[in-house]
Amino acid sequence: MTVVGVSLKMYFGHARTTAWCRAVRRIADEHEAVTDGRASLFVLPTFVSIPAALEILSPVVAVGAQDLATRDSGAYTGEVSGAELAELGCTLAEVGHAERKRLQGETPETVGAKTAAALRNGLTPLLCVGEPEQGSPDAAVRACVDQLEAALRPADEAGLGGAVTLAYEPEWAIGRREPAPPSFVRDVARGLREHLDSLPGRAGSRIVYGGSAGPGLLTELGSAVDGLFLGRFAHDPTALRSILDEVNKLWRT
Ligand SMILES: O=C[C@H](O)COP(=O)(O)O
Repeated sequence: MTVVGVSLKMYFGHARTTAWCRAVRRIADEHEAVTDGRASLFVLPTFVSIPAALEILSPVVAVGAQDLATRDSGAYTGEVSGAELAELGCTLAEVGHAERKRLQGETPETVGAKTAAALRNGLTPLLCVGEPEQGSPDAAVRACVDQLEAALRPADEAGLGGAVTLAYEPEWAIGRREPAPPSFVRDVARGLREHLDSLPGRAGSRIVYGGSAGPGLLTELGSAVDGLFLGRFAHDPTALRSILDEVNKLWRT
């Protein structure tokens, strides 16, 4: 099963989000990559648009959050708990995105606490890792594995098992015109897969690539990744249709 996910970040208002979700739902309902079970789609709208997105997309397209609180309830003004997200019907929560580290000062400890909060509430963490600057694939794997281990430590210590979806997002490839070179991504994904597969209690974990991903990339990455995590290049919903076409071709080869 190939995963194709989109974060809407804070690009759209509510009306544009719901119109976009309706277009995505139509594509998902019609495309045989989805109806035949070769592709699964997820969407991460803003918190306030989650209920409407669930109404439109669920259960064909999974809906998740772009963030969650480290705690499950209490005096945490402005925060949204994993418990409430799960109650609404979300199935995943993004943690550790480069923009939250850069703009909100999220530390590895926060990312770890949020990863544990997601798992504690039955949400699959969409755990973002990525090296800040372009170097060798080996250096990228080392940096990402360090981030992954730090993120999983609190969950491991609390005995919280469960699969994660690892989003490999090299920071230097986010918000650009082009993604990281496919051969580079394939090399890093191979190293990450080896590590992920060796972790106890994380069976079923998957790796997706994000960072200026768009149509055409999946064909180049092939089975090196389990899918893509898109941002701007999914703002036109028809981009998802062409990526689903690529999924079909991949599964036929
Ligand atoms: O969350 C998604 C990634 O940060 C990628 O965003 P982008 O494709 O717009 O660079």
